[in-house]
Amino acid sequence: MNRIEKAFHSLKENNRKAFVPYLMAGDGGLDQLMDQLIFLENCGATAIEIGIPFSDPVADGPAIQEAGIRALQSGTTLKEVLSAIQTIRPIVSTPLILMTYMNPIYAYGIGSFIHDAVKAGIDGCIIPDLPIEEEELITPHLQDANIELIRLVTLTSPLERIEEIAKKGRGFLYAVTVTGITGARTEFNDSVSKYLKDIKSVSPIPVLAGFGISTPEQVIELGSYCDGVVVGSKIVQYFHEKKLNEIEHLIQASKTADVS
Ligand SMILES: O=P(O)(O)OC[C@@H](O)[C@@H](O)c1c[nH]c2ccccc12
Repeated sequence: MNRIEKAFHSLKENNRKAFVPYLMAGDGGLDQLMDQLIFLENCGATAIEIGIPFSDPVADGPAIQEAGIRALQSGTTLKEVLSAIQTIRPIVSTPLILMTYMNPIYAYGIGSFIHDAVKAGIDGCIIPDLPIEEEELITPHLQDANIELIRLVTLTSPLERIEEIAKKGRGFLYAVTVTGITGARTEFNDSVSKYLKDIKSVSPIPVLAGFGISTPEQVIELGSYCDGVVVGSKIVQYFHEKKLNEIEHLIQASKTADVS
């Protein structure tokens, strides 16, 4: 079992929903990363998604785009992020998931990327612009390295395709809850609850809802249809504004969620 599977195992034993926060590596300076990860671990994050800043983040809305620009302006590179994580790894035991577009991996070289990701103790990768038809490029390497590819499904994916994707995966399945880019939403489409329940019914692995979730109420509601949630833009915003207690509230909400 890798760290992600272990984390979900222990959630189940403790009757809890998952909460996976996303942060942008290098936003506020890469020297902040260690404190940010320790803080999220202490709040009780199930796993932490670490974003790699990229100049062309096609799936991201304004909050994460701006965080990416700040991180790039402070000189953050994928190499430095991996080496920072390697230093931090002995202190942080929470599963760490890298979220990067394919381009930075290509530029790095797939072999070197996997090598350095293993050294850093990375447990999973989210690569949003890598469709399953193309994933063979990297999945054999990830598998050898015991790094999970966390796959995304969306509101527009037919259920047969969702099932096909779910069955390929280990770790968890990421169910995107909006049609569009990342960023806080005040409302979700009425079809989201059925969408998440349908995915749960075909997925052999845990299902997490993500995109648009920004309040404790939404953490509880969206989490009630599946195994938990991912929150990005709001966490990024709160780190930027140094409102750490708001981050704690969001994570705390997942602990009060009813598990049935
Ligand atoms: O920011 P939001 O709306 O809370 O969505 C999660 C999200 O930020 C994180 O998982 C993420 C950030 N960038 C991505 C790109 C693709 C898929 C997922 C992501």
